[in-house]
Amino acid sequence: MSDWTIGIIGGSGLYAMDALEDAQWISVKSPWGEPSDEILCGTIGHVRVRFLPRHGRGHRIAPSNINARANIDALKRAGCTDILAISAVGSLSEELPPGRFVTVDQFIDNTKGRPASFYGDGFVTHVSMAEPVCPRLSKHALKAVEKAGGGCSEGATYLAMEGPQFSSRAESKLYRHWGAEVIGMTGMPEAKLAREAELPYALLAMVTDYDSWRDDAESVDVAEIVKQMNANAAIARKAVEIFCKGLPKKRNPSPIDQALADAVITAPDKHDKALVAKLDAVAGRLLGKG
Ligand SMILES: CSC[C@H]1O[C@H](OP(=O)(O)O)[C@H](O)[C@@H]1O
Ligand SMILES: Nc1ncnc2[nH]cnc12
Repeated sequence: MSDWTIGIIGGSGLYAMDALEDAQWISVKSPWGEPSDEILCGTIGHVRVRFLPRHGRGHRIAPSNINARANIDALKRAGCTDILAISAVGSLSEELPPGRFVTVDQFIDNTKGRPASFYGDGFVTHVSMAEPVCPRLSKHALKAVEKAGGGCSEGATYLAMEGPQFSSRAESKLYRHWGAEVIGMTGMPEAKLAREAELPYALLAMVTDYDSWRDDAESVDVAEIVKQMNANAAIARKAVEIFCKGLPKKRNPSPIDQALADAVITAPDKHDKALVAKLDAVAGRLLGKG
């Protein structure tokens, strides 16, 4: 085995992974509540893999109710060094037609009221989100999609909306004006929480529809999305396999492994002990528990 442990967060249409060897669903307890499901633990080539379906098997959990804190904490407890997340997205750009993949490199967080941080009173922490994804993982994911036979564009701004309803035509057009290129309901706060847990994170987006900004076209619906998701799922699965098998044996450190360095501002004598106890995994390196 190499020293990579890759967490795969499966989005809509991706609820299990056949490519894992010696695979076993394992329950991981988190002080942040219930993760979306058990974690499928196994290996692909020389890489340990921990697969978590974001909506749970059978797509039980609505986007607003995904416990992203528990999911990221559980993946960290399961030993993950890095996370590759997969998401179905609507396109806000003519250049990103349904069927295309794209690596997300920026986010606009328009979600409302989701718990978006592990930290707070008694352990106030401010990490940088200027560059929200890991470029090393993103580049590797793009190449893996191409090797799997898919078309993949490099870099898109992802608008995270609350949902569960799709956007109105006016909202869809507004998000385009904001510079967003794809839209989904789950990328945030997931990406923020991965950064707070010092986990390099990349988001591979699968374009399923054109959202609702094109005046002369039908508006988006779930049937269209599911059809496109099913058409893309095989490439996404193959890409994950190629992604893992193509990683170098040695994992060089990433600056994101130390994202919490200088991020905690609360004086040590003012730490909230109950909160610190819950941070044993996500801030384990900083707290000397890693
Ligand atoms: C099934 S359509 C809307 C649904 O699909 C996306 O999920 P995910 O990001 O987990 O692939 C979107 O964010 C919505 O949750
Ligand atoms: N158009 C869309 N809006 C929000 N989430 C989506 N997921 C897939 N397509 C979407």
